[in-house]
Amino acid sequence: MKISVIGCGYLGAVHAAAMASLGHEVVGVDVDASRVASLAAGLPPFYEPGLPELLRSGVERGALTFSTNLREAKGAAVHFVCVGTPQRPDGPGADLTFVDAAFTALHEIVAPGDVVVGKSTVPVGTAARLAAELAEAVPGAHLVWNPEFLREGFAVGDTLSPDRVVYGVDGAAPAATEALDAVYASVLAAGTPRIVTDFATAELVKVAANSFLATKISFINAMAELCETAGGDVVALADAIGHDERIGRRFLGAGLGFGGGCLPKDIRAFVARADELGAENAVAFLREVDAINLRRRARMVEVTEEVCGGSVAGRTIGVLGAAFKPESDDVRDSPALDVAATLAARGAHVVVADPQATANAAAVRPELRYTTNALEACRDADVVLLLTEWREFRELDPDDLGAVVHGRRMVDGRNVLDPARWRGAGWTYRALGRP
Ligand SMILES: NC(=O)c1ccc[n+]([C@@H]2O[C@H](COP(=O)([O-])OP(=O)(O)OC[C@H]3O[C@@H](n4cnc5c(N)ncnc54)[C@H](O)[C@@H]3O)[C@@H](O)[C@H]2O)c1
Ligand SMILES: O=c1ccn([C@@H]2O[C@H](COP(=O)(O)OP(=O)(O)O[C@H]3O[C@H](CO)[C@@H](O)[C@H](O)[C@H]3O)[C@@H](O)[C@H]2O)c(=O)[nH]1
Repeated sequence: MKISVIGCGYLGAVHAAAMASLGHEVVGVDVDASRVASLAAGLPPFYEPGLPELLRSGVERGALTFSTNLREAKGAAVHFVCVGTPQRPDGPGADLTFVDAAFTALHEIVAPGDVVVGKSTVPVGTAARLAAELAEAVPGAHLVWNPEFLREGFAVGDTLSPDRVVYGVDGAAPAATEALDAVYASVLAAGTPRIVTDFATAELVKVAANSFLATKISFINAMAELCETAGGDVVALADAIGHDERIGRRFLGAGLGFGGGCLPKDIRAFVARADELGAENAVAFLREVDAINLRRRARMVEVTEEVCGGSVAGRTIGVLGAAFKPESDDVRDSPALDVAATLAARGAHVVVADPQATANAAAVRPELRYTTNALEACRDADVVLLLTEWREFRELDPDDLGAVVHGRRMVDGRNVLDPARWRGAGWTYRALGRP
């Protein structure tokens, strides 16, 4: 089947390459010419494990092409919309500028019978509006809202073997459901659960899932705050409650909290949308989820100051991690970068190490110094902060690192190091939520 993917960022580029690997003829369209040039050459413009191979294979077979010209998408039976929905610059709600522009442009090339599939994360009510506009512009074209649940770092596997697929439909168009079933035929044949529902539910499923995940992280971080005052150990606490299968250990990783291009902006947009709908009380708790999360960053700065004897001014700090999480080069709302920038603003000499994210980090925080090498970042450091738990940072040897620093002081912002091992090697070890 001929398919188009509009918007080839972290979501769309993976989706396009994955759909080509399923045997479809795919054209990816993006307004960013340098991104298109890179993708067309078979080179991902960002770091995502597994994507280089998938992309190269699709491009080399001629099954996957990229263009800045939306007209190339003409003739596709299914058009996936994967453009960004960032936080608005002037408030907590979602910025729908890119979605609206993409749909308006699609009206010019979509034919009756085509199916437009929304994958971007949008406020509830958006799909119904876009469907009405599409029906008016192109009678006989259909809209399905098919939210995406992939995680960066696991995006290829999550796209080809999702936990579930969700179709939001307007109820009157079995042809639309059938077209999407044909696109995902091999995914569905593997037994992937498929939920067909209305537009509003499909939109809400997406933000509900992210809200739940964010709440789980903030719950354990709230427990970390209590552990800090009461003297408990949040890692042991998480292990203990996580053995209860109703709770589960995943997403109980206490530490610096969540960032990225999804969880923070999605919970804020959800609260903003609920307010607009007059249902502000329903998700008011998400404001506290956000607040708990941001307090972790402030606490990390505070602990670093304590370790430095009260002030970081003039201190040399080695920061391990810039990406919002390991296995990604994404620095959108990165807790690590936020903390590094705050410390630099307070007068510290900060050097940040990250295996993949230094270029993106330098673009948004040019005032910091960067390297891809942990030992280099920590040379002569008075204190080392572990802020993104890349495997190479988790596996650092306390003596190897101890040989390059000025003072053996470690603040583990992700609770991934063994305190006994580091203390045994003569380090002052501090963490969030642990004695
Ligand atoms: N990143 C993820 O892991 C992920 C996972 C699930 C859902 N989502 C959702 O998917 C959407 C996209 O997220 P992302 O992280 O890929 O964003 P992104 O910023 O990486 O990519 C968006 C892309 O859309 C392009 N674009 C903007 N306007 C366009 C237009 N009119 N026509 C063509 N291209 C256009 C941009 O140039 C950019 O390349 C968001 O709604 C996000 O919430 C993201
Ligand atoms: O126990 C945990 C787990 C995660 N995090 C942090 O939470 C953030 C988000 O992590 P993760 O959810 O793995 O990354 P994303 O790639 O942003 O994926 C989320 O956001 C996507 C975009 O909406 C969704 O598709 C995914 O299902 C959802 O997991 C990162 O900063 C992590 O460091 C923690 O602090 N503790």
